[in-house]
Amino acid sequence: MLSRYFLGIYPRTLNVSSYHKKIAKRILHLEKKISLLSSEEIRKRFAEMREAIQTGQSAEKLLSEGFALIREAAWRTLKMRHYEVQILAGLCLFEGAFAEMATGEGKTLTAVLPVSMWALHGKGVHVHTTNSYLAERDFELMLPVYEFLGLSCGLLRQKHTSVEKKKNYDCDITYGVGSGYGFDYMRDQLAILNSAKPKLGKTFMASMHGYKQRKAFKMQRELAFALIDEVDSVLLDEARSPLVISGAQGGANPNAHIYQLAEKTAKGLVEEEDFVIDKSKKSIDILPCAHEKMYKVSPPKGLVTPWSFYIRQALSAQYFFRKNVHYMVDEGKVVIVDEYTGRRFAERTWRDGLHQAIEAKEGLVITEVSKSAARITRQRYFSFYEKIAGMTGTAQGSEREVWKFYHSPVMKIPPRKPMQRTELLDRIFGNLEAKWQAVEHKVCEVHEKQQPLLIGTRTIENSELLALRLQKLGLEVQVLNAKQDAEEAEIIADAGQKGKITIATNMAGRGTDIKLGEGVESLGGLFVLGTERHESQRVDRQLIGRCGRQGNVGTTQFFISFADDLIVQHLPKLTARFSTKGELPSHYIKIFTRLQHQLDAIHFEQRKKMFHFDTWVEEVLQMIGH
Ligand SMILES: Nc1ncnc2c1ncn2[C@@H]1O[C@H](COP(=O)(O)OP(=O)(O)OP(=O)(O)O)[C@@H](O)[C@H]1O
Repeated sequence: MLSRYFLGIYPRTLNVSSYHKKIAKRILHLEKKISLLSSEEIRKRFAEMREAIQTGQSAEKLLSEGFALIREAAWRTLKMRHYEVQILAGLCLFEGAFAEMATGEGKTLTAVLPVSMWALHGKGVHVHTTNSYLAERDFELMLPVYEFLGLSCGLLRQKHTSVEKKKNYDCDITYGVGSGYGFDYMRDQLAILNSAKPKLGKTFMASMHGYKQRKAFKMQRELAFALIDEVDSVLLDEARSPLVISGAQGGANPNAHIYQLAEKTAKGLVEEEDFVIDKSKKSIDILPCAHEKMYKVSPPKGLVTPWSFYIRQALSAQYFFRKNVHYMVDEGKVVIVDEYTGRRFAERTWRDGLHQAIEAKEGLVITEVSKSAARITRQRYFSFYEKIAGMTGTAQGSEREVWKFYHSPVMKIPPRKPMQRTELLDRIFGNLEAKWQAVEHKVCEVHEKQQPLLIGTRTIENSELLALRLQKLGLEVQVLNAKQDAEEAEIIADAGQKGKITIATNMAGRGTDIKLGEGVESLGGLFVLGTERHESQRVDRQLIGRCGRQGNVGTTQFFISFADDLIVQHLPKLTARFSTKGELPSHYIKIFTRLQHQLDAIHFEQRKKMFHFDTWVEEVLQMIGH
């Protein structure tokens, strides 16, 4: 099977093999025998397996029995027994494949199978999730199974000290946010580097002696196994930017006045007359005729960075970065909002003075520019693991990339029950007002029969705008965006109840399990209404995947317009052309899908370049002996 890959032939997605099906049947068959064992006997047998694997027996040989024991443990603790398709997915994951399981098929429970089996090696297993809400939820849900089997399991929290983190890393299994593992890896590397620094005032030999005795404090052990949930988000969407650790930062910036002056000067410049902008490339060209206006203000003397650079950043802050879209202001600070997940990017800042330019635009205290102390791409970080596997509902179209960077095949896992979701054709409008009016109309129509609605918006701004419009119509709505992240669990728990209207940014995308309330199934299940298409089709599919889970009924429909950000940014001519039009025929959707494909290809190129650059830097450092 894999030889096809080596020959350079990339099949779209592989189906599970008859070999996998045979083992799955054997595991199902073992249920009868294992259900007769007492809990103590199960634990004992699992401990014997641990001993056997750690003394050299191959885990593959114990796979069927191991999976059957884990399955029984899940049943006794959670009253959930892995279905056959979940066992198949577990087998693929155990081998290090990427499993594509439709949204709602139960990836959280499936993960327990390969994770527990890997944990028997005693080297530590890292479970990567896309955000802290899911890390905590999955950890709490699955902890009883691990405890039942005698495995230790820890959760990494952002506020943990390095000692607390180490304790969790020393567990058999560790749950945490994907990027957190990469940051901790870099922190460990910095600690090793710092401990190797000769101390001032000592002779070189004396300080090296000190170094030998002073072993660096490392949080992580050797990287062994990683299971990545929502693998396409981590390895594809987020992988476009490297993980960067900033040096000491946080104080007030002594050069604040420069950013404030640049902001004021930039405001005096006129688009097309003094500068031209390219929204799709996010670039700004300052024209020579702007020179006089730029220097009229007499910029501060002795600047290391050219004055025009500050002006360009101030213009970028004004034209490309919008409050409640790209960032929000919280307690006097600019907080970046992740466009893929709709969540806060805590502790992260934009580089090269852009963050300060945005602070100046918002009239906030200007913070110090952070200097990067360490940097790594996700692709490189994952290459340090002995084995990685991943799960997602939306890997389609990325098989080639997954193979290129991670040498893992994508395996398609069939759904347990036939899909019962109805996906209605998109409704397309020329301008925003026409779109919002149609959305209001549809919401009223669906709400009238008490069917619960989940309305997806791309930005915080739009979630608030729509909430206001619906409230004016006398409808009660609940909003979930980065501003309400503390109440997330309650909002989601409520969203599937009769008559509920929930407006959410991408936060209610990946991983969110909306349980249907009583009587909702007969009303048609959850109605998911999208109000914009995202740059990546995979993000759209994640929103769609909030309904029609586990064979439930559900309906989805998108209401989009030529004035949506996606088109304004990349095809602005079309925005102008259709601005006076109301509803358009549905075949116009081709324009949107073609654009999404093109953007996917561009993003792939960006990731490839970044990966090659990273590899090149590493090679140079090795050559010069670092
Ligand atoms: N074997 C099982 N028995 C009973 N219920 C199950 C089983 N597996 C999963 N479920 C239920 O199915 C629902 C969906 O599970 P889960 O949220 O893990 O799906 P998912 O595949 O991760 O979805 P998404 O792709 O949206 O992240 C949950 O309510 C879960 O409790």
